[in-house]
Amino acid sequence: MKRIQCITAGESHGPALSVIIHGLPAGFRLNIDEINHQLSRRQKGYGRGGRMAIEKDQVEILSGLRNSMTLGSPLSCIIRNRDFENWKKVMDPVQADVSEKISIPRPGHADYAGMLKYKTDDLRNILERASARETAVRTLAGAVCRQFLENAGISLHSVVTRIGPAGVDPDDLPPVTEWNRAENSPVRCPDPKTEKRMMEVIDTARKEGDSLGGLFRIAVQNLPVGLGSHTQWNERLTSMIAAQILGIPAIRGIEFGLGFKTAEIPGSLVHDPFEIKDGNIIRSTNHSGGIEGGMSNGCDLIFSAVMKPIPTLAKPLASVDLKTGEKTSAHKERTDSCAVPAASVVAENVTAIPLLEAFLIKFGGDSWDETLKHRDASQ
Ligand SMILES: Cc1cc2nc3c(=O)[nH]c(=O)nc-3n(C[C@H](O)[C@H](O)[C@H](O)COP(=O)(O)O)c2cc1C
Ligand SMILES: C=C(O[C@@H]1CC(C(=O)O)=C[C@@H](OP(=O)(O)O)[C@H]1O)C(=O)O
Repeated sequence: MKRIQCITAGESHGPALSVIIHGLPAGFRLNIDEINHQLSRRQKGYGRGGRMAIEKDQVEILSGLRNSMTLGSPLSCIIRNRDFENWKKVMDPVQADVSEKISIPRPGHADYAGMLKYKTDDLRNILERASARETAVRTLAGAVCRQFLENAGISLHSVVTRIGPAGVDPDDLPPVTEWNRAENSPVRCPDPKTEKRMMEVIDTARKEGDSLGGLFRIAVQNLPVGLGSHTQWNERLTSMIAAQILGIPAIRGIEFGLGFKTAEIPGSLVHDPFEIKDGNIIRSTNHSGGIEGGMSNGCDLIFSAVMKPIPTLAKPLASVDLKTGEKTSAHKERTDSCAVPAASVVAENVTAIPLLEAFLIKFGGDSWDETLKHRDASQ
């Protein structure tokens, strides 16, 4: 069974981030500008800190591509960290100055557990890789997989539905076909009133040295029926997608369709009845979010995820210096106050990785033409 393997590497302030994607079909023309467009969407968003003004993420492809066509061999790519120039002294992979150690863990970050687990007295050794900077190359991998899906007529969309106390009820969201309104919104919210409120609550949090999390919603349209499988737990489309989404730092939960609300409502109001219209079987509702039994069922794939507030606080929480054992305030570096809009773009793109994988598992093929022929033959 063909699977897509995707492995990333890179420290946040090291020379570069890298990703290897293996399992892509041969003979597909990749659009490099389109990859860079997705990388630039991820860098935007109200509430980000100073780092995004330094970086201008651009993909460099090292292998797996010839004259823009995929070869079927591993696609390896890098994104250089412009900020490395400012951190070379402490982050050079061969000759860094490691004399100044950081020993005060930030509650909510990887610092404390990472230091104990990897037996280091310098939490820079943990925070550099725990940083969500990694999501730049995972977005890159998603942007590559997404191009195959779009070529097959499948489209991916995202909107932010809540930031801290400011939220829009999912029932009040415009239809997915109108979600592109959110592209012009600094918080990626399609509702102007909620957008204004979201920006206000981010401003307040920032002023108070605090941070905010929130919710975003992803929609995928035009998926063929039968991606994923009920026959094995890790082939369920739900589990394949959840693994990618929960792999985004600070994401604490995912719900498909009506999600956690289904706990409160009887089955008669949860499940989507079948109907016949003009000879076709249709659903009048899509509470399942487009997946039943771990398989896409022909409705839009809809899910939401929750992001916790950013752990590094300008007004730091209480912590303990692990070197001296004394009470103090958590380590503080430049930080975002809210990154929910960025996380929604990451999620939108990385969703393409398991979806392309499920597409290739179902239709097979070593070249993209062959995959599409198999798809057409199965319809
Ligand atoms: C796009 C994005 C940007 C983030 N920016 C920051 C940041 O500036 N400061 C910070 O402390 N955490 C930031 N985070 C969250 C941390 O990376 C994350 O909370 C940390 O790695 C601990 O992992 P966990 O929250 O999954 O437990 C960001 C997350 C995402 C997705
Ligand atoms: C670099 C990115 O996000 C970073 C994620 C992050 C963290 O701790 O997760 C901390 C911040 O890094 P820095 O200390 O360099 O400002 C964010 O800017 C990015 O999204 O590309």
